[in-house]
This record gives sequence, C-alpha cells and structure tokens, in this order.
Amino acid sequence: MTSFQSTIGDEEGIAEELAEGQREISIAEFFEKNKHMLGFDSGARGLVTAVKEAVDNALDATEEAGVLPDIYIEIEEVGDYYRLVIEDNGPGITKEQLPKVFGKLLYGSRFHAREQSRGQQGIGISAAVLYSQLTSGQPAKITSRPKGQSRAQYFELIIDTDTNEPEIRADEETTWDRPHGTRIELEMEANMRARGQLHDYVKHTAVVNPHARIELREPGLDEPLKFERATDELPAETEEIRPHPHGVELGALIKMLAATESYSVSGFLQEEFTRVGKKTADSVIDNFRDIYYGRELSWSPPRVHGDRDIERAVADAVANKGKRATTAFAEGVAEIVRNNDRIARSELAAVIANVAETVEDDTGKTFGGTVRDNAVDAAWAAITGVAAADAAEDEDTDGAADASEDADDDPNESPLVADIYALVDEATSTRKDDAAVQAMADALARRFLNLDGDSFRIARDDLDRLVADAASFVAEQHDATFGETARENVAEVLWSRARTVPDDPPKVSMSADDRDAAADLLSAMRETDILAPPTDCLAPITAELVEAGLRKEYDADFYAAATRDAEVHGGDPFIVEAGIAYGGEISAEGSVDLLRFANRVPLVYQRGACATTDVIKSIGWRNYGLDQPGGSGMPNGPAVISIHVASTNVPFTSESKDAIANVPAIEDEIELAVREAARELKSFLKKRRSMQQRREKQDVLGTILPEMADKVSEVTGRPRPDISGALARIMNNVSVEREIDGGTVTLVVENHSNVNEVVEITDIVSTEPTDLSDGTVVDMDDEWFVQWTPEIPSGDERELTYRVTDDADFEVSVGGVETEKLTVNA
Ligand SMILES: Nc1ncnc2c1ncn2[C@@H]1O[C@H](COP(=O)(O)OP(=O)(O)OP(=O)(O)O)[C@@H](O)[C@H]1O
Repeated sequence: MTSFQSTIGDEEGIAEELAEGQREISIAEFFEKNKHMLGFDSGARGLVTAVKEAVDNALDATEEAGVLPDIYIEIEEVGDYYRLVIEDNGPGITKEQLPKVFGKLLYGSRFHAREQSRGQQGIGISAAVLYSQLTSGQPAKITSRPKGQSRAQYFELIIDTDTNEPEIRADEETTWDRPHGTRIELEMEANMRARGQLHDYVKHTAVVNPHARIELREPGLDEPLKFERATDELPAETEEIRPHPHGVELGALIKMLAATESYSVSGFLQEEFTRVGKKTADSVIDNFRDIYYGRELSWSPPRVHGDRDIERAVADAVANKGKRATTAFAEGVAEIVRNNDRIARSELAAVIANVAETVEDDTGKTFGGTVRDNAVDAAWAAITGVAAADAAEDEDTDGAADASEDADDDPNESPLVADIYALVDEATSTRKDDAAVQAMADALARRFLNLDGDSFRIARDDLDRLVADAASFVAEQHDATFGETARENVAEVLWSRARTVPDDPPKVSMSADDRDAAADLLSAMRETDILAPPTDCLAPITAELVEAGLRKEYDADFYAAATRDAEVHGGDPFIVEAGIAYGGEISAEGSVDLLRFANRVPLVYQRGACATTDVIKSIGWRNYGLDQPGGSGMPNGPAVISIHVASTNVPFTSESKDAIANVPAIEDEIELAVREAARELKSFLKKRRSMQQRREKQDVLGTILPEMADKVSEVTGRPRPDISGALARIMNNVSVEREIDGGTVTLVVENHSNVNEVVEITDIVSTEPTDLSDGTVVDMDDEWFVQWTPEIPSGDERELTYRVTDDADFEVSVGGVETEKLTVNA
C-alpha cells in the first residue's frame, strides 16, 4: 500500500508549496474564529459573558482603589441589535492605557500578579469588544474619568484583528457627572434567551459581594433590579506574593534564572520566591548537590593500631616537616577521624585542612597543598584499603562491575566489605541468612570499588541501579534473593550514611544555560519542605458573610457555612468556603441549587464540567438527611449549596472561566468544606424530625387521654380521674400550671425531663402583684411583667407565687425550653 508519506515525498517542492500558505496568526484572529472558547458561542450567551466580563472588571477595579462598588448595567434593544452599557465608580483608566485595555487581547494588569482577583488573563473585556464589532460592525464606545481629573476621555475603537492592536475611531475629551469611573458601551447581535442566567449572575454576584451596589435594567423588567449593599466593609485588601518554589515549572524557572539580578543560587532563591530565607535556601542547595553531584559514601574508620593505622599512614605521607610538627599533624588527624562514626572523602579533606592550619599556627611549619593532598590520599587508603593509584587506574566509569566479577580487587580483602556487611545486615530482615548478607556485601564492595575516582561519589538513581545489579548477581550465583523491598532498604541505608558533597552549585547564569542543572534545581526545590505560601494574597468571604449572603437572598429555615484554612496547589494558595441554606421558601422540587463561585465571581455555565458539581455528586447525602435517588448524584430537596474557591490562580477548565478543573487538592478541600456545613444541616434535620415526632405523639395523647379518663370513670363508676399532669409526665415535658387560691397566684413548674432546665417565665398581670416569692416585676403602662428564671433539676418542681388584690387577668409566656417539650396550662 502506498503511504501518504511516500506520496508526499514523490512530489518535488511540496515543502515550498506548503510554505507559501503558512503565515503567523494573530491572537485576535485566532479568537475571532474561536470565540466559543471565551464564552461567546451564541447571542444569548454572548450578552451574559459581556456583562460578566465588564462587571468583574468593575468590581476588581473599585476594590483595588478602595471604593465601594456602585455598578450600573443597562441592556437595551436597538433595532436588530442590543446595546449594553456598564458603568462603574472605579479609579478609571488613563488615556494611554485605555485603547490597549479594550483594543488588544491579552493585555491586562492581573496576569503576572499573584494575588486574588476576578480577572486573570487580560482577555475578558477585549474579547467582548471583539464580539461586539464582529456581530454589529460597531466600535466600542468607552468613557473613562480617572480619579482626580476634571474631565473624562471618550474613545471609539475597534480591534485590528490582523495586528491585535487597537484602531481608534474617535478620541475626545468630554464631561461626565461621575467623579471617577469607567463607562463601556457595546452593541452586539444578541437575544435575551439567557435572561435566567443573566439574573442569576447578577443576583449571585450580589450574594458574594455584599459590599457592592448593583442595578440592572433590561427590556424584560418593568422596574430595574436593584441589589443594595449589605455592608460598607470592603473585602480584606490582598497582597501580591512571589511564586512559591513548589509551584514553578522548568521553563518558568529557566526564564527566572536568566532574568534575575542575583549572582548566587542562594540569593536567587531568597529574592525571587516566597517563603525562602537563608535556611530554606541552604536546604534546597543541599538537595541540589545530592541530585546534581551525587553523595559520597562514608566508611567507618579503622581501629587504633590495626593493620590500617591512620596516624602512621599520615606521618609516612609527610616529609621534611620535622618530627614534632609531623607527629602533631598525624595525631591530630587520626584523633578527629576516629571520633567520627563514619567519614567520607571530602569530610576527610576538610579535617586535614583544619588540622594543617592548626599545626601551622602552633609550629610555624607550612603544610601546603601537596602535603595535604598526600595526607588525604594516605589516610583515605588507610580507611578504605584503596590506594589512590588503584582508583586512578580504574577505567570503569559506570559503577557496575564487570560481568565476570573478576575485578583485580579482591573484595574479601577490602576493609569495605565488613563495613557494608553491617549496613546490609541492618537494612534487611533477620530472616536473611548470613551467607546471603555476606554475598551481597561482597558484590556491593566490588561495585563500589569500580566507581570512578576513589571518593565513592554516586547519584541516588545510580546507587539504586548498582544495588539492583548486585542483587541480581547474588541471586544468580548464590541462590539468595534480595527482593524489591530489601534492595530499597539497602540502598536507603547506604544513601542515608552517604554525605552531601561540599561542591558549590553552579552560578545562576550557568544554571540558566544548563537545562539539566536547572531541572536538578527544580527537583531540589520540590523535594525541600517549604512553608506554605502566605495567605494575605487571598480574601475569603468568611463563613459569617457566606451565611449572611445566603440569608440576604434566600428565605430559609436553616443556614450554615464553613471556611477552610488555606491549602496550596501548584504553588498557588487557595481557600475553599461552603454554605448551605435549607427549607423555608426554597423550592423543594427537583435537585438542590448549587451556587458556584471562583474569586467571588458566580460561575453560570458548564455546571456539569465543574469540580464543585463532581464533589457534590460524590457525597452520600442521605447521611446528611437529604434525599439522593440511588444514593449518588445531585441530592434533592429545598436546599441551596454555595461553594467558593478563592485562589491566586484558579484552575479553570477553559479561557471562558466557566468551570473549575478537577484538581484533587482543590476537590478534597471542597469536600471537607461542604461536609463541615452539611454536618450542621444533619443535626438540624435530626432535631427537626424528632420534634415533629414529639408533636405528633403529643397530639395523639391529647386526644386519647381524655377519652381514656372518661372510659375509666364509666367502667368503674368512679369520678373521672385527674389527668391534668399526665401528658407532661408521659412526654417528659416541663409543665407550667396555674393555681389561684383567693388572692394568691401560684405557678407550679415541674421538670419531667431527664436534664436540668433553666425556664424563663413571664407572667403579664393586669393588676399590681405583691409579695413575690422571688423574681422581678416591671410596670409597663398598667401591665405588670412578673419574671422568674428558675433552674429546675430533672424530676424537681418549683412554686412561683405572688398576690393580687383584685380579680386579675393573666397571660404567661415560657421560654428557655423548646415548645415541643413544654406543657403550659396557665
Ligand atoms: N472598569 C475598569 N476599570 C479600571 N481598569 C479596568 C477596567 N476594566 C479593565 N481594566 C483593566 O484592564 C485590564 C484588562 O481587562 P480584561 O478584562 O481584558 O482582563 P482581566 O480582567 O485582567 O483578565 P480576564 O481575561 O481573566 O478577565 C485589567 O487587568 C485592568 O487592569
């Protein structure tokens, strides 16, 4: 069969032919064709999106300027088109910036700022301008009066889609009665089929922005919809933050390395990232060293006066320094080395340099570089049994032993074997027999001896490979298995005893040019424990205001809200809040209403594609007292659930910012916030159900008890039994009975419940009461309020008395105990 590839190859000059059709596409041209990506897929939706973009900007701008937002939205039918006007009382936009803000896609102030804001991309309002010019052919008409200026600037402009630059049609000064702010007028092909979504957007914006005043006029409304401010308090001011080391990607890091003015990696980390001080920078650099250079394996120093005597070795390596200095030097080195449990080559070099300096000071003899190097080689040979020359001769660089395992170094003679044996033994279970551990130690020693250089420097992944290779050899030759876990443990023990090298990290400029070094730096940053980013860049609504917002717009029986602590996703901090309103006037038909918000912006479209919806569906709502057909999916009932995700970078599923992406860390927090509020709903519903049952039981008893009393009297022929206290006793209620004897009034309060009760009793009397047993009396316009608040233990009773002279009228009210647990007969 002839492939497409070979057909193309047959034709000469095809690449040139294709090249003729290839040209750059401007971003404006791209979005002109793909306007659905920005939420302008139809006339109905286009109108809602344009309102949303302009209102979001107005809220961002006013808050940033510290002004309480006053936003006016007007939609008007003009012939075949709709005209949209949005006005705000924000800080306005300067004459220089204005054309770019509205006439250039991807131009804005928020893209580079790590701070919570509604706008993120610098695309929203220019996309609305693009949609308007595309469908109506009309320019956008913008008036803006910057704060402090006496006159406003008026512009008419369109976007030149070939160049993605503004094309100004009119530019003049004008007067405007607003002292400062911005007015946008766009004409577009549209319709009002998405009126529901438009109203939802405006109403929900009011719910999460109780500090804003918003007015909406549109052709379907006789009266404008007005949402008044519920608070004069602006949301907490946010601070911009630098990126967090856990959140950057390689390309971004390379760019930052190239752009920074810092010289050292430590300075770069501290300057460019949040939460990095000197200590954290040092930890990152240590991790970087481990990855970039590898670690040096460490060994136990030999015992004193054994075959391998450090002191003798060092002394032998020093010539012409005189006995006193030589001995002091050799003894000093040997003593410090012996005081170390384990030591690596570069640690030894540091020890020798230190001792050399001390001895130089004490004796006046110079211990120069060559002497020190010789001493290091000699002491190292005494520690490891490997002479410097042996290592230098060894050409094998990959760390793996020759397949034949016939290396010249007989590992059995190497002092390293005993050392490795101890570590392998420590790392493996007691069930490994001695021969297996010995074989593994031999195989490892052979491989370590084959490493390049004699400092036993090795990267973690090479160490893992080397251990795996040794394990395979042992399995083949000795029939002893070191499974995956055993190998991991052996590698881990060796690595944990290995030492971070002292080599300096490359300079910042070199790292920027070296992709591998930058990648290692990134891995080191991610591996290092670093404090979560600060959260003053976020302005959550707070649980209190989430609830207040719901109370303002929904008449319900119950409200609850929760705000979680900040968490981090990809270096960006985020906070999730949830609220629930239940019952009352909320429609019980169908599934609950889910209100979704991101950075205080209601998300109107793409509910089904949103992480918030997925989380709500995944929760077992029957546990919380809501109906959920089949036990999963959206719950049913008279409830509204609101979820707010605030972040310096909300991960949306697309540029139109309709839905939050399924990021596990964010989903977890959404679930926890919703469950927190749902737990309160559960106790409310449980209590309500038990009160309902109580009421039903009391109703039944209220009918049956008198009938029973009549029957008993009829059957026994005796007088009807007194049933006055029976209902309260059966229901374990608190009962309040009035007894009047002459001028003495007694309220008998009996607590039949099994807990202590504090009962608030107010008796309103038409004549003045005297001789109160206790309590207080207040005269109010010839009505006397007698009040008691007795605490009555379970099973106990109190008598509250006073006297009245005349025939009096009484009206008692009882508080402190739920109505369903009260029987009042007074
Ligand atoms: N009403 C306004 N008052 C003051 N400045 C505004 C106003 N509208 C827009 N701006 C400025 O214009 C910029 C561009 O706005 P645009 O809507 O294109 O993008 P954005 O809001 O930054 O991000 P997104 O594309 O996510 O909406 C904003 O970042 C802001 O600096």
